[in-house]
Amino acid sequence: MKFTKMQGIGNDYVYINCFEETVENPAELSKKVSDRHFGIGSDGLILICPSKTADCRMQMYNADGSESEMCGNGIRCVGKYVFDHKLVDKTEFDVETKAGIKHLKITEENGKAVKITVDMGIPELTSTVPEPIVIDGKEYEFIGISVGNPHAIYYMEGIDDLDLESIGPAFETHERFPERTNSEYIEVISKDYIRMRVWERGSGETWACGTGATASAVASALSGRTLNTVEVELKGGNLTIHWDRDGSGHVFMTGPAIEVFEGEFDINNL
Ligand SMILES: N[C@H](CCC[C@H](N)C(=O)O)C(=O)O
Repeated sequence: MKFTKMQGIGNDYVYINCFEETVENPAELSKKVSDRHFGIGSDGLILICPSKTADCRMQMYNADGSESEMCGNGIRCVGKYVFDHKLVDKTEFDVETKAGIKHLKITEENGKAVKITVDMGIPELTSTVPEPIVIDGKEYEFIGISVGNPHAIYYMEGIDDLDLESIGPAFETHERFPERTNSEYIEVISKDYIRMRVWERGSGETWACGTGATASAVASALSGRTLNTVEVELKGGNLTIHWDRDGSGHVFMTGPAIEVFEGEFDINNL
């Protein structure tokens, strides 16, 4: 089976063009291809499929095989793939996701997408501002934001020293989040710049999370920590988030997408 390895600021997935390939059990396949020793190595699997209601459809699976409603770094890579491989012949088009149809704008150079802006829709506040929960006897105050998938945003100093392997799973599996949750750990640098680490539902620490960066920028503006346009610095690079809070209410994520390599695998060898 043919695949393409792509990454959005270090958040890397295996992409399969399901206009040409058929995937029987994507959840199981995601677990296999994601394994960085016995598989291809990735944060998960993303299928690029035909759609009846948009130019294409994105189906996204985390490394543990769980399916998510949306993936920000993933949808930018889907946009790049369908543009560069001429599955669409326009620089603005729609991608169907489990979180609804998303509108993308491509910035291209020499026929290749170099920057992609995604309309992430209207963010939803899913907690009080902030909401306390107790983890191992310690109280954490988080802000819950959904952009189709759930995020718990926690503000602190010194995120580089954070024991994410401990606090990440504790947030992810806390009873407060029946669907589990992604969690973001934010250091506010200025009114228009934040630094972030992320523990992703179903994948663990990733080098970037587009929906997480979007949710964190909204939480930061909502709580008066930043303006409505924020530069988000993640381990793998930066994203620009603009919340049109006083207009459409929509939030826009802009960033790069890279096609690293193409390959083939025999599913019996995974
Ligand atoms: N782990 C996420 C999906 C991937 C999101 C992330 N990679 C992004 O770029 O938005 C979830 O289960 O909701």
